[in-house]
Amino acid sequence: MTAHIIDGNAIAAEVRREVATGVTSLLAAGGEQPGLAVVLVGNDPASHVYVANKVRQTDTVGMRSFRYDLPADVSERDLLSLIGRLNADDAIHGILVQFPLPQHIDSRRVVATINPEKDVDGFNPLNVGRVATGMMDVLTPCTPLGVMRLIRSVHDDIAGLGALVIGASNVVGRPMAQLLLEAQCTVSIAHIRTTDLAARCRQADILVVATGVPDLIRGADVKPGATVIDVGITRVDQPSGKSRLVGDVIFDEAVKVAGAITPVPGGVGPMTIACLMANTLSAARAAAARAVSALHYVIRTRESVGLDDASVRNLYSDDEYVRQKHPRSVLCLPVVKQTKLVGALYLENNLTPYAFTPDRVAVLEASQAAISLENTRLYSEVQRENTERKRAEEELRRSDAYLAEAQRLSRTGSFGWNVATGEIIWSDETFRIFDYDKAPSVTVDMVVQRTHPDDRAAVQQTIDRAARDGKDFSHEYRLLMPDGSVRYIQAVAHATKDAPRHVEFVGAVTDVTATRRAEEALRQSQAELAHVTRLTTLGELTASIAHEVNQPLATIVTNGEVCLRWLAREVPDLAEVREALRDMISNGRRAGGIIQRLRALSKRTETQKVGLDINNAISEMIPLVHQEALGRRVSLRLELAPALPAVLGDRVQLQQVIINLIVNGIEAMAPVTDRSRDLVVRSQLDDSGQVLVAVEDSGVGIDPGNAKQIFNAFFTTKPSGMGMGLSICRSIIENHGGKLWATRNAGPGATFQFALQPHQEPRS
Ligand SMILES: Nc1nc2c(c(=O)[nH]1)N[C@@H](CN(C=O)c1ccc(C(=O)N[C@@H](CCC(=O)O)C(=O)O)cc1)CN2
Repeated sequence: MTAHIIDGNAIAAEVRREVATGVTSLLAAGGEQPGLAVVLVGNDPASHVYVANKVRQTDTVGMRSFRYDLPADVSERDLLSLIGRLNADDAIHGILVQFPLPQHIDSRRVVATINPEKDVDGFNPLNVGRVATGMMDVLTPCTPLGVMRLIRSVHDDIAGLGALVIGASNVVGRPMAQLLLEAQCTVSIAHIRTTDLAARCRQADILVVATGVPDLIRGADVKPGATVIDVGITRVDQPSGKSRLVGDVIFDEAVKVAGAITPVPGGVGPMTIACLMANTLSAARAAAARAVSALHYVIRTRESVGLDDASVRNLYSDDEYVRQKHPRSVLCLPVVKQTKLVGALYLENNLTPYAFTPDRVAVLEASQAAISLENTRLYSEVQRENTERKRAEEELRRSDAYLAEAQRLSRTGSFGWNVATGEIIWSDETFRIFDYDKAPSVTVDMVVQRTHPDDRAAVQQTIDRAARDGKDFSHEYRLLMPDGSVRYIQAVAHATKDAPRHVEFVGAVTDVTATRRAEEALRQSQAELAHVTRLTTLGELTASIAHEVNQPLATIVTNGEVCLRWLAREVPDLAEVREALRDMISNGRRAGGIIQRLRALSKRTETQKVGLDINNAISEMIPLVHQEALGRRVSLRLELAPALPAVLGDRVQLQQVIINLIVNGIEAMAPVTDRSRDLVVRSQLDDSGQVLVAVEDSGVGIDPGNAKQIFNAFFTTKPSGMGMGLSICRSIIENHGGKLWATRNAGPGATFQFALQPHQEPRS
């Protein structure tokens, strides 16, 4: 009688069919497609074949396979890091690292790293321990699992049978013994060093041989009728040069004694991969079971879960909550905001199934969608506002920078002053102008302190008035800087009122020091030039003036001689002498007056404006030009209006203008031979109340082509003239706030005239 040959290939196919069905049910129950990751390190040819088979069978049963081929020299760290990533990947339910691994990799560390829940090889110490403690609903090593299935194919019940496992490896022998023990066999473990191995074998109802030693067990070692499972697979070379697979049992002998026996190949081997498929399905189911909570499922997948009748067994039946509360209808929806899951909406009804009709679900989903849309709109609005705000801030920052630069360049700072609160804000440039370190608060006192002592009272007055009246103000004053230098400041401010007593000033302070210094320098130059031109004019008049002085001196001398003669008479004529002496004094005074005026004109003095009688100023100049006019046969006439108001002016400067206009007039008449040479100096009050002085001649007049240039500096029609006279006259008059101009007469000649405001005496 020969033994029943257990067909591993057929049973493995059966297992695969069962797995495929299980996968379909899992998917139908809302579970995820099981995924198996197979990691192959190196180039072992047999391992390549096994891995290829594993991948192929995984796909065949409807599961997903993920294959990772690593080089033989991959570091243990990289391998462990890959396992870490696979552990974390929800799409992968089973992880398998093909053995053997290269020497440099610690296999124990590798199996220990695999997540026990994904350890479809069952090699992780936690799973090994669970099996050893009789926990059978855990992942169990594939080969022993396959062996048990083969045994069960020939035994309905093996409880009480004697089982001998030869080989104590972690992969087969030890877990094999645990499974047989769990099936209530009387289990012994032997190995190749066991002394009475044959005798022990002969007692075993079930003999599992897993030593890797070909032909270790002979037919005589087998208990008649026993079930022999040959796990060993060794490729041995044949004398023909070919190789063949052999097991640990001499099949041809044992098949004659045993009740049932597995062949090699075609026995245990195929079961290993089939059980790997079964383990992967178990792992996926366990994962689904862990996610049995509808809430967890929704959170993980962001998909809605609806249970029309939760009392009917479903994917979530094992959920602790469902088991305790027995809801009839359940609806759970994800709450998503900006593509992020922010929560879940869980609704249940404990009274009736089908409580959540598709209409109601649609409304809820629509509300959720509406909320999401609204959130999206709000979010994009906030984004847009943020972008706009950032752009506005950037523009503001840039414009602030431009303003600061412009303030620096123009030396103009800005300020704000809230009168009620006393708060003052200065720009950086204002701090620079006042030479204070930047400070969070500014006070009026800081302004007053920095003001030049001579200007302080006026500045304080301006500030007080501004605070009281709340009106715009403009004030120029000086600062006395810490280094003793003086700065000229022009402050202007505009008042804004948003309530009767709430006045705020916005203003600017400009450092006008450079301008004031330039103006001063210009004034100095003009004064010097005026002085030079004055001397030049007087120089031109030297002969006439000398004659004018000489005349009274000659008269004095003549009178002196006459006096001497009258005194030398026997009876001196004292009355005549007295008369002559009076005449001498008068002439002496006349000459002295001319000299005095000459000295005044030739002196270089600072401008001194006083209230003066313009007629008097004109009259004083006549003696200086009188002789010149006579010499040039010019009739000089004065038409001075009486009782003119005084003008505010510098006597010397105004007399310079008068003498200049007279000399110009005399010179303009030099070429005139066909008519009288008349020069009239006139003063009057014009219609607008201004004091007008006009010098009218009957000379050659003004060439229309030159009319616009005659007051320009360096313009002259005289061959030896410097061309500064009229230009300086105009600037003198303008410095007095007046106006100088020239007109052509209706008849021959021209009239040069200037107008000055009458002097208002300050009220005491
Ligand atoms: N990580 C693992 N590595 C290895 C295991 C394992 O279970 N997990 N077992 C063996 C190799 N192995 C599966 O990986 C395996 C061995 C043999 C067979 C098989 O079908 N054998 C056939 C003969 C095949 C042939 O012609 O070579 C048979 O016995 O009929 C499948 C899988 C070591 N590594």
